[in-house]
Amino acid sequence: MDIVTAQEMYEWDRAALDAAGIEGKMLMESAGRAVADDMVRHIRKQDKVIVLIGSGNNGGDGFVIARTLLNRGYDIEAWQVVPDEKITGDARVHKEIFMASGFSVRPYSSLEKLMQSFQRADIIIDAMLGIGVKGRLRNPIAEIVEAANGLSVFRMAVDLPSGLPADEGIVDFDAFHADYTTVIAAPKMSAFLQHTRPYYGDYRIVEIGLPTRKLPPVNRGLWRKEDVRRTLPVRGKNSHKGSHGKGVMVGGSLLMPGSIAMAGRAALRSGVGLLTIATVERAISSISPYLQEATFVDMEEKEGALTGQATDQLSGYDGVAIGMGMGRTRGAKRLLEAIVQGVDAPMLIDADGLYHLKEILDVVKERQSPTVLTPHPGEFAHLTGLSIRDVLQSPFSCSREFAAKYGVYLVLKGPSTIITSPDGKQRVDVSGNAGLAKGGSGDVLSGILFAMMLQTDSLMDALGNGCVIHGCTAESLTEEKHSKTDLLASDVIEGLSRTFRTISSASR
Ligand SMILES: NC(=O)C1=CN([C@@H]2O[C@H](COP(=O)(O)OP(=O)(O)OC[C@H]3O[C@@H](n4cnc5c(N)ncnc54)[C@H](OP(=O)(O)O)[C@@H]3O)[C@@H](O)[C@H]2O)[C@@H](O)CC1
Ligand SMILES: Nc1ncnc2c1ncn2[C@@H]1O[C@H](COP(=O)(O)OP(=O)(O)O)[C@@H](O)[C@H]1O
Ligand SMILES: [K+]
Repeated sequence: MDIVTAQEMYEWDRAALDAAGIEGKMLMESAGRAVADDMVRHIRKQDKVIVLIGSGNNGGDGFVIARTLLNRGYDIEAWQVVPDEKITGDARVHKEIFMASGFSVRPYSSLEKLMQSFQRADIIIDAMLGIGVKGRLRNPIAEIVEAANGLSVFRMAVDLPSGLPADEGIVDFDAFHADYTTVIAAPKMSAFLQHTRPYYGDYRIVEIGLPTRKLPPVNRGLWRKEDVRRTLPVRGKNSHKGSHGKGVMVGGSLLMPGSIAMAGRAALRSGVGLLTIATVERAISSISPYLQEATFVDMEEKEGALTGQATDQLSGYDGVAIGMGMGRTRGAKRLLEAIVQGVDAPMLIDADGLYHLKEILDVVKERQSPTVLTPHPGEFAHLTGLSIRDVLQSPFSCSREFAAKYGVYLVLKGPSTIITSPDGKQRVDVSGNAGLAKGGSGDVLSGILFAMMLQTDSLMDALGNGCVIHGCTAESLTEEKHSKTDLLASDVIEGLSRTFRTISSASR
């Protein structure tokens, strides 16, 4: 499922006409009907529904929606919130069909009058503005939105809430606060940003008859359970442990043995063939009870943390994961640099590894084997020198620029996790919930991702699959067994069994 910017959506619209001869008014009819079909799931016959109609094509959709619902006997009051001369093009066509069908529309004259209707309403449908919004809301839409947001009605939006930008990087806006949004054709970027996501409420995407084979490709999409089902490698009947990857994890310290223990256990539960933990000798006895299946190598230590430049013990592996519980000492930094430079294998770098990485990004750039970085927004801000605010406002472009500049795969974690390849492809995982907002979740994710990396040739599939498996495990645990409050990262590790059993018959 593609994720689009406003401009990409307009390009699709044009391709529908140019390549397949689908005229705008046809598309508007099918969009409006698809939205109405979706919205009726939330509307009862006795509900009083107000449809607010604006000047552009979003308003045109509003006329189709209002007509469709009136034809089906719903109690609809349509309000045109802009002067009549503003209704042009396809929207004008659908206004005329609406009127010719025997329905009437109320012209907006004052907020007071509209408020009288609002007071009796159960549901407000916002078809005032869609992807064509520019700048802050102007009156009368601004005052209507403010009034609607203050009411205790069910608010539904068409395509996206009026006033909300479709794209990233815009923070100066006021918007309709929807409880539910029916998104047309493809989710817009703003559905995945922390500062804009809440305005959508729950949302669903409806198909409107765009000619999918003729649309210009978009390099950005959602990665979901069905994608995992499709791409998760089959564990062949005749496979052996070597077929599923031989990995080494470098990290842990005397006072922080838990991170690598969790990452290691998550990797084991995610099917890695052979796992070695490279850590300080004095931490091995506390880590090993959780990782009976793993082997250990002890690394040089200084004051309980990893140090030195020796990497010979780390050769011969299919992949390296580094950073979990490694600490932020100068010794750890030296070791990281030696490994990043000297070990030629796919490498995942997380947590304390990312802290040290900032000063050696040019070394990362020179690596021959793929490098995967898994920062949360704070770690990514540290790596890039941007503020966390900037990262959260424009995570798609910040990720893409960084991944291209340093030739890395980037997993920018959060409620919407954005995965970017060096050549700019992006996948978004929205699975998981706030039960994961706890220390340790990132370690578990690293372990799963590392195991996935070792079991497939497609790194983007591995990363998408690992994120979805992590998030879906948290979801099923909080549906059945745990609350979001008590869920622990270690519960997620044990919950992986069920996810792998059920997510794909291929992995049984
Ligand atoms: N594939 C597609 O593309 C399809 C698109 N479809 C639908 O079309 C929608 C996009 O339609 P669109 O391009 O006409 O833009 P839209 O959001 O209706 O707004 C334009 C109007 O808003 C006004 N306006 C702008 N900023 C404002 C502000 N701050 N405050 C107040 N007013 C402001 C501006 O007025 P002006 O500045 O010109 O006076 C202009 O008249 C899309 O979201 C979807 O619903 C589907 O029907 C089918 C397939
Ligand atoms: N509210 C949330 N909804 C969905 N996923 C979340 C949420 N909060 C955190 N996560 C996920 O939990 C993990 C947290 O990772 P991270 O911040 O590195 O944790 P830590 O370093 O404390 O282990 C990431 O995979 C992130 O996507
Ligand atoms: K809208």
